[in-house]
Amino acid sequence: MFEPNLQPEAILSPQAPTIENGGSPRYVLCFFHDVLSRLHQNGLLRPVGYVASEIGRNPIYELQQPGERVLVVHPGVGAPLAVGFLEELIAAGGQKFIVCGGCGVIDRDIAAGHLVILTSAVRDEGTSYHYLPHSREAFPAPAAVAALQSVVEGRGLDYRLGKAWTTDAIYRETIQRREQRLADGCCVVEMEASALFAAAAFRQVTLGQIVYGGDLVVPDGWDKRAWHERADDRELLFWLAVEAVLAIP
Ligand SMILES: O=P(O)(O)O[C@H]1O[C@H](CO)[C@@H](O)[C@H]1O
Ligand SMILES: O=c1cc[nH]c(=O)[nH]1
Repeated sequence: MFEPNLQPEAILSPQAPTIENGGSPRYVLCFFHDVLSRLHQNGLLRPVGYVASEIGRNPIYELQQPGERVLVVHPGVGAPLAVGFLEELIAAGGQKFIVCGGCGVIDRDIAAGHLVILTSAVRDEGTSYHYLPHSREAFPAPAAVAALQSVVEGRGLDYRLGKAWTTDAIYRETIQRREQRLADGCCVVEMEASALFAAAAFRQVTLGQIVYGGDLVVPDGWDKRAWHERADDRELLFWLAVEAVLAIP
């Protein structure tokens, strides 16, 4: 990493997207485009705005359920894009965020579909260093972790607390690097958590993340474990995230 980049004010500030009836403090950032499309088709998600990048628009959906308003967005893959969108949603009034996604599994004990509530993430990406001083790990908000735990436990679901290895380079998950991250205490690998944690801490908003065990990343080879096809796990995670974001005080 280069020198720290910690001056509070930047030259370019995030602009709030236009959202029908204004923004909301509560957001679910859901990485599962298939779940979002299905819920949209079923009328459970209604588009009320969008965030945009050069790869197109990501709708901001309003969840169609009674009670406090929850907005739902696909945050884009990879730390820079996900943090850019997070910044814009914070600019639009977002204060409480639950992220749900998938991950690779580096600890063989985690079965496909197993739930992991993240309690920290190793910063093997570049984005977080523009938000927090250099350190090995970034942390979610304790209130978000507690909300996730109470929702998952309330449903009687099996889960574990765990540390993620956040990487920028999905095709550079080497045997050596995996060993290092296991020694760091990581059990899963994904591409956004430490950056989202760092940006949320910098902006003083509450953010936590739940993932489910996907493909197996082990020295004897990669096992896809059909991780993108686990429709039930993916939709379950979405609804857990909705409940949890509403449970954050
Ligand atoms: O299912 P999601 O959360 O996207 O998880 C993982 O999958 C993507 C890589 O294919 C990255 O976004 C990584 O974090
Ligand atoms: O970052 C990721 C996500 C899924 N699977 C991986 O191996 N790495």
